[in-house]
Order: sequence, then structure tokens, then C-alpha cells
Amino acid sequence: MHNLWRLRGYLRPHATEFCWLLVAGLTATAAGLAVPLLVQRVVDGPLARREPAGLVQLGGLVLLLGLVEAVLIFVRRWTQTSSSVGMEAAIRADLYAHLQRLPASFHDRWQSGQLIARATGDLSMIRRFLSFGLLFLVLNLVTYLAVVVLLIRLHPPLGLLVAASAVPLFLISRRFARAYHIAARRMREQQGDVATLVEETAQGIRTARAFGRGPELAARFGAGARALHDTAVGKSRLLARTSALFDLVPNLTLGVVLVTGVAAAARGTLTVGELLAFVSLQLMLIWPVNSLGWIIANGQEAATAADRIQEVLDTPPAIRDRPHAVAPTRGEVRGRLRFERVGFGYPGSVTPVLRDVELTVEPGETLALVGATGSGKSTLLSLVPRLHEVGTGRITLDGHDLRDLRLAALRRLVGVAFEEPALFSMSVWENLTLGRPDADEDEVRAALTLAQADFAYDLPWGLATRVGEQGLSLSGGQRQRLALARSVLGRPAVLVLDDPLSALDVHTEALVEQALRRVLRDTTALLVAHRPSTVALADRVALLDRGRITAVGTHTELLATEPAYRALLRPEPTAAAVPAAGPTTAAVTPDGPTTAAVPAGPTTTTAAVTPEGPTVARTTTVTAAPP
Ligand SMILES: Nc1ncnc2c1ncn2[C@@H]1O[C@H](COP(=O)(O)OP(=O)(O)OP(=O)(O)O)[C@@H](O)[C@H]1O
Repeated sequence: MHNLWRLRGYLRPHATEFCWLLVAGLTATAAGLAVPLLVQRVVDGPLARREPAGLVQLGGLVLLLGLVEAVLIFVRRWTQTSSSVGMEAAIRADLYAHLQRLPASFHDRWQSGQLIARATGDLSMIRRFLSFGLLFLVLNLVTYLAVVVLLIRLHPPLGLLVAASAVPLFLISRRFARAYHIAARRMREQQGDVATLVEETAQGIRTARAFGRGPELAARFGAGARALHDTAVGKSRLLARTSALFDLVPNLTLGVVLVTGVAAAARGTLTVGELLAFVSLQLMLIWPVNSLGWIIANGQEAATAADRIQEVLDTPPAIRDRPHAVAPTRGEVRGRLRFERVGFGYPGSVTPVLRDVELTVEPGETLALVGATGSGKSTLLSLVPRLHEVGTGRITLDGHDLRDLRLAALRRLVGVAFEEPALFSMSVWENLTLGRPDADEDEVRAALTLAQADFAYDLPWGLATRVGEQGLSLSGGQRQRLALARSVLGRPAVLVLDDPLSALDVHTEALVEQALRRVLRDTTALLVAHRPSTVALADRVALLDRGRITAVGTHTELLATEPAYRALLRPEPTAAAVPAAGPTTAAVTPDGPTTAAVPAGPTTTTAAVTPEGPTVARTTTVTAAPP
């Protein structure tokens, strides 16, 4: 319950409403408790003495109490909903804000389904407990204590017997609470797993279909759903078994009370009115005891949910502003980017991805980063906007350690476009101005023109067209161009582009490159390049090999001096240029696949796809094992 208690701060803004709730609930309970006592007066007084006048008076009072109770219950329910929903919304807002602050490494580790489950289902559990469980726990406890006190006053021996029934109830509750907590935790985890599976399937539906993996995914989902079902059934049975015991204890006590009470009334030690009041009061205990199982279950689910939410809220945002961080403006930044002995490893991984990276990008210079797949290029880029924090060494911008700059300012200064661009479910305009909400129409137009993304104006509602998951689907190239426009909007001081042209056709690529050249002229840029055409945009190239910079120079220099670079970025050979000797290589030309020979011995085999028309061809280099 500790984590649930820690959420008490969210109750504070609704403290007045909760006080009213409690007052209304307690008053309604008191009104309800007064009824049996009045009935006792009616039976032992006017009814025994046959005085109709007194009967009307007391009957009227009973009716009035019933009415008061009904009105108070209505007031309680009305207030209850608004305050608990308000609290749920406040916790959700904080959880979401915290998720935004958590570093990329946190999101790498956590399944999105688990986060979705926490931000939805878990919060609902807490709301339900705060609006019903907690209130009824307090009201039922008060009712129980008040009834037991009244019963002891009416008939001490029988009253004490009823009080003693609390002992087995307490033992059953304790056992049940422990078992239910474990089941509730397991169920919430499984719900998160199922949510993740649904999300993954929805996102990868095309791949799954294309590879005919539907049945396997369905089987995986089926297993997850079955496990969830079994836990849910086990949990319900646990509740059912305990509820039966909670039913049994008060009913057994009632039976003993009835037999002993009637005998006492026969002996004259208890009046009929007192017996009636005693039994009526005892009947009022049935609901509080019966509901105990449900309230404990509700409390345990809320406690589990609070544990899960606090797990996220307790994760400190590892990347945050230092106390004296500065926020330079665009005008104050020249854009000299320097990596000084930078090392980095992903959390939980023993091998570092980057080691002793030494690199300088001068203001206005464009540096291309070339390396085999998995060599750490994207990781290196992600350190610039501080999506991940450097492990060792430092990165400076104009001599300032990036960690001494305010995160918001740094991210305004650094424009980023990833290889797989994410578009949010909002309008094209909103997507474009994500990092620059103050951008005006001319700036947006200039960015779109630069990225050859004018197609956005031709969308059904122009820039107001909703894209992303809930909107219009765009092609990979269109999304990439929008992402590029987004990154160059407002002319950032540093541009970080992760193979931003990979999804473009050769013609568009040439046009984007032409436009990019203009932007790159006065911006410091670091771009991952896989093709000579992208490398051609750069002033210099850095070769990254298994996390280390092994060479820096111009494209021509590296081609001449670095065999590894040559292997990655040799100029695209045409089928005709390949010498006719040695093992064969497959080349796909516009006329269909052909085979050509490559010299014997080399360990690389090149498959060249030569598209029609433009001069730039794409090359995929495959490293083969030595013969
Ligand atoms: N989020 C992550 N968590 C753990 N390891 C990661 C993560 N992202 C990348 N890696 C690992 O770090 C290494 C470098 O990955 P990175 O994506 O930086 O390579 P890359 O050179 O950009 O590759 P590519 O050219 O294929 O995009 C790889 O071994 C990869 O498995």
C-alpha cells in the first residue's frame, strides 16, 4: 500500500470534495443506523402501549431518516465521480510528462504495451479504488464499529459475540489480500504483454502478411491471451472462495444470535423491540462484511497499479538540465561541433558501441559518416541532440559541453532527421512545426521546397491534412521528405541527418541533394551516408569501424588510402565494367538480371542494380567469406 499512499498528493486539490463525500457518507450511515433504533422505540413504546399518536410521530421520523439517507447517497455519488476522474487525469498527465522526459534508453527497454497499460488500465484501477473502494472501506469500518458498539449496549454478551466474529474475518482478509496481490500483479503484467503483442501486430501487419507469419503471430497472441484468461479466472475464483467465507461468518453469527436472542426474550432479559433492533442492526453488518472481499480486491488491484505507476515515475530522467545550464540563441552559435574521446555503450550491454571517438566538424562544414552496418553511426548521431548521454569523453558545441546547454535550447539548435521518420497523428503543419511552433508560413514553405516536399500542398486539405497513424498514409519517400523539411525548418545551427535520402527515387534524390547543398553551406552538418551520391554532399568523410573513427578525409582521399572505405563506397560499377574472370556476381540491369565475373580472391561481391534513366545507381555491397 506504500506506493498507493505516495499518490496522496493528488488527493489534495480534491480534499474539500472528499471531506464532503465522507461527511455525506457518514451521515447517511448514521441515518441508516438510527432506523432500527427507532423501530425498537416503536415496538417497545407506542406499539406495546397501543398509542397510535406516538406511532405516527415515530413512523414520520423513520420516513424522514430514509429520505435524508437517499439524498445523501445521491450527493456522495455525484461528488465522487468528478473528484476521482479529476485525480486520474492529473496522475495521467504527470505520467505522460515524465515519459517525455525519460531518455531514449528507457523507451528502448520498456515495451510500449506495458506503458500503455500503465497509462490506461492501471490508472482506472486507482480511480476505482479512490472513488469506491477507499470510501466504502472507511464507511464500512465505521459502520462495523458503530454497530458493534450499539449491539454491546443492547445486549453485552451477544454484542461481544458479534465483535469476536471480526477475528476470523481479519485472518481471512489477510490471507486473501496477499494471494490477490500476487494474482493482480501477474494479471496486469500479462495485460501489458497482450497489449504489446496487439501493438506489434498492428504495426507489422504488412510484414507478417507478406511472410505468411499470421498463424505464428496468432498462436503467440493466443498463448498470451490464454495465460491472461487463466490468471483472470484464478483471480475471480480466489475472490469467489473468499466471498463465500465472508458470507458464512456473519450468517453463522446471525444464526447464533437469533437462537440465543429468542431464548433471552423468552426469559424476559431482552424485550421484543430490543431483539428486533439487535437483529436489524446485525443485518446491517451483512453488506459491509460481504463487500470486504470486493474492497480488498479493489485495494490490492489499486496497490498493484500504484506499484507499476511508481516504477515509471521513480525512474529518474537521466538526461536533464544541469543547474547552471545556458541557453544560447541561434545567433550566438557558430556551430563548431567536437567529439572528444567519446565513448558510449547501451545500458545492459557489456561491449561499448562507440570508443574514443575524436572528431571535429567546423562551422558550416558537412561531415559524412560512413561505416558498415552496426558500426555505431546512428548511435553517434543520437548523442548530438542528447537522445542518449555520452558515456565517457564529451561533445562540445563552440567549446561548450552539450551537457551545459539547456536541453530545450540544444534541441532547438540541432535539426534532426532519422532514417525512419516518425510522423504523429496530427496535421502536416503540426508535424512540420513540431520543434518550431513559432515558424511562419514562409519558413514552412521554404523548408518544404528545400526538401522537395511541395506535394504536401496537393494533399486533400493541404498542410491541414491529418497524417500519421490516424490520418492519411504517406509513402516512405514522402514521409522522409516531410521529416527532412521538419529538420531544416528555421535553419538550425547543427543538422544531424541519418541517411535522410534513402527512401527517395533517384530523380527526387538528385533534386533534394541540390537543395540540401544550399542549406548545408551555412549549417554544420553530420550525416550518415551509405551511397556516394550522399557522400558527395559532404566536405569531409569520417570512416567509422566498430565504434572507432579509423580515418577522416575527403571522399577521394579515403577512396585512395582506405581499402575498408573502398569496400563500402566504391563508385558504382556497371555490369559492363566488371572484369570477366573469377567467381561470378549477380547484377540486375534494366534489361533483367545478368551475371558477370569479378577477379578471383577478393572478399567482396557486388550486386549492382542499375535503374533506368538517371546516372546515379545504387550499390549494395555484400561481404562474402574468403574462399
Ligand atoms: N537501443 C539500442 N539498445 C541496445 N543496443 C543497440 C540499440 N541501438 C543500437 N544498438 C546496437 O548498437 C550497435 C550500433 O548500432 P547503430 O544503429 O548505431 O549502427 P549503425 O551504424 O547506424 O547501423 P545501420 O547502418 O545499420 O543503421 C549495434 O550493434 C546495435 O545492435
